[in-house]
Amino acid sequence: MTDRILIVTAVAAEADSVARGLAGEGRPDALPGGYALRRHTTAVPVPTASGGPAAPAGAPSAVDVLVAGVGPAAAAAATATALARAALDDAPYGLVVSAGIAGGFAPHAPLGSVVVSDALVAADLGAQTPDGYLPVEDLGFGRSAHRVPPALLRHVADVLDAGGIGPRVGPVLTVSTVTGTAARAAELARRHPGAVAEAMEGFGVAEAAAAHGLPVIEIRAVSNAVGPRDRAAWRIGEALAALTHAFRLLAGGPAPGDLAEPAELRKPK
Ligand SMILES: O=C(O)c1cccc(C(=O)CC[C@H]2O[C@@H](n3cnc4c(=O)[nH]cnc43)[C@H](O)[C@@H]2O)c1
Repeated sequence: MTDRILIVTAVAAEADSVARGLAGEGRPDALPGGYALRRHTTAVPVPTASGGPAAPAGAPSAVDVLVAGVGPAAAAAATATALARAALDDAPYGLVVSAGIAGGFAPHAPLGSVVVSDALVAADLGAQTPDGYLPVEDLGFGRSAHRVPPALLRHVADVLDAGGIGPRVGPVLTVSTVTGTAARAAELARRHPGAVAEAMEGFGVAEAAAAHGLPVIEIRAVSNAVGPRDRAAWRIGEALAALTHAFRLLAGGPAPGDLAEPAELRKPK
């Protein structure tokens, strides 16, 4: 199993927030198609699908952060490009992470909370019928969910928990249209019991990862509630700071001074 990890975000602000949680500045690289990738090295072993480290203790791990664009199609195209390039370079990834900000489903995921997927679910990949919505599986082709390997999920949730974040674990929905009404939010919650958040890229990232036989997980910070559109109420800054905090914990580094969390939650340097 390789120790390389690919983190996929939609926009540069999300990539910067993730990168702030990793060691160093990262080395910029451009992929075919013009996708922006930053290559980081961390001394912390990257977890595998089994939850254990891929590399021996002390061995450096490569963590690359990709800006893919907004939506599942852009995410799939960019992720597939990065994975294909790595495979052709004989330096394949071992794990793919979809990361960024998200809308949180009440009451599970309030503003500023961090969500971790147990499944990455395409919530609008199917057909609307007079009898209701049918996912693609019911139409006889394709799939609309990718499950996260339980040991990987446990590892990520445990690290965040130990760091005082208390992640909200459940299905993270991928939508092509941001939910903007209470009725749509209620419909999604009814169709996907326990869903913690919606965003626009996870399932696309997961499709590309699955094509390369790789495990995938989605880690996001909640910037807004899923429901009636109120852009003024989005707390993007707080969510981006929470994202940095989460990735700093996962990378094993010290807690960020700029988050001013209680000293007892800080990890020793
Ligand atoms: O305006 C900014 O400064 C800014 C900084 C970082 C990110 C953004 C975005 O607009 C990112 C769009 C991205 O966010 C996800 N997202 C967030 N909330 C929701 C939601 O309620 N429903 C669906 N997606 C959401 C999504 O993955 C987008 O790609 C702006």
